[in-house]
Amino acid sequence: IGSSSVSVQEPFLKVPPFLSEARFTFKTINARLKEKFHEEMDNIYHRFSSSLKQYGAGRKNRVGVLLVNLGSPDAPTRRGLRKYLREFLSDRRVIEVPRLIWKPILHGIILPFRSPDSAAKYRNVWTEEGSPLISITKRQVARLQDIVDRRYGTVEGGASEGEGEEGNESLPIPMQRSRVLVEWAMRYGTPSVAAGLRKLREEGCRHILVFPLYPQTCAATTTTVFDVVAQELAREKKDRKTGAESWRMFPHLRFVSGYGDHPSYIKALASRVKRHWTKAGKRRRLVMSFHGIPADLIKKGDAYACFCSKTARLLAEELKLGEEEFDMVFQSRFGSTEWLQPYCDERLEEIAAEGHEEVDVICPGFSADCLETLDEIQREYGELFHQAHEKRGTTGRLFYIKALNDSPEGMQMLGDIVDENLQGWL
Ligand SMILES: C=CC1=C(C)c2cc3[nH]c(cc4nc(cc5[nH]c(cc1n2)c(C)c5CCC(=O)O)C(CCC(=O)O)=C4C)c(C)c3C=C
Ligand SMILES: [Fe+2]
Repeated sequence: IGSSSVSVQEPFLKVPPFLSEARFTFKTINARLKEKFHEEMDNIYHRFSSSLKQYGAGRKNRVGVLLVNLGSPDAPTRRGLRKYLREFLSDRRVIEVPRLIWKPILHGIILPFRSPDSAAKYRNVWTEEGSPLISITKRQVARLQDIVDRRYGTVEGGASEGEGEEGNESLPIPMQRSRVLVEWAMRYGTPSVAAGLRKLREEGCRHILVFPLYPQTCAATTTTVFDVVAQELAREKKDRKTGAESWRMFPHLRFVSGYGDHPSYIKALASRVKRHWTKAGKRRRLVMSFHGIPADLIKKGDAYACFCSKTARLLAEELKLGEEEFDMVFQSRFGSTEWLQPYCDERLEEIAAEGHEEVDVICPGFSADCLETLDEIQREYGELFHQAHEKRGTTGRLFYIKALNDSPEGMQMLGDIVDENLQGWL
């Protein structure tokens, strides 16, 4: 087919030139109007909505992940402990005793007498970076940020001023920001959950995943984190201390409520144990110790003990341990009421009496090493086991297997759970 045979088809209905021009003009006016409208809206927003800055206006939508753990005192001192214990033990999710009875006990007995004792215990584990729980959480956040950056990349958003080339200092430079931003907060002490949520809001995170780092859910762990999330989001007035606006624009919100039976968690724990066995040899007994809660809370409907049993059973299965090769026990008793049993210290004494000279202990209820694992289990119960043997004229040794902390297997697990919970958001 030669080019000469190609003819341009005339339209059946020809638009008269004045109409086509009018259409062009209309289109232009329309576009201009739209542009003007958006400009105006921007102006209106900027002029009248002081809260817009909070939502990261003008930046691409980002996803925030807030890792939350229990929290530590600011310093291992009597004063530091008083402040920390007052906040912690005033939480109705932790102490379910009527306020009228509890307040005089807390202020008259617990705070004056427990604070110096607890401060001494904290000093045993305190490091140059502060409390182990806090420093490990910070490392977990940094590593998780690397993981999500590799998986989800960055977005261009906001601009930094004055960092341009020489002579161009005032030119704004577009900044690359993580698409998924990881922040951290502590349920008691600092930084608070409210501060963490506000930080994510200011960074333009319209989607927020709250991830309490408690493998087993109960009122005193995950539920109380939800309480403070809800309190912050439901706040109707400006925060008096910081001036933070209320949450008029509600974020898309997700919440991890325990992960003690998650396959990645069980795998991570098992690999931690196996690594310990390869390095230090395998003992005939593995004790799995969980933080206890008052026994009567189970009657109130808290399924915490069942969640602990499930973690223990799944870990034993993964490690192919028989019934007689592992124990599930509870530690960190507080007060004089009955807590979940068997108690860790009593069981360790029995194990010594049964003739086991060495024992491995892991704490699958703690995502990071802290006072309860390093001081109570490793130091105090290490000595207790040793002394229980000494009384019998034998030598005993307790091997504490560290928490997952920011280990590669631990971080892989956190990454997997975050991934699962961000489905559909990215
Ligand atoms: C892992 C889950 C936890 C549960 C369940 C829990 C319940 C609970 N705890 C107390 C009292 C205290 N706990 C303390 C320390 C502490 N508790 C957890 C975790 C759980 N608590 C952690 C990770 C820590 C260590 C924090 C750190 O900074 O390293 C303390 C403070 C220390 C002390 O004085 O012993 C108290 C007190 C109660 C009453 C409770 C009830 C359900
Ligand atoms: Fe506790």
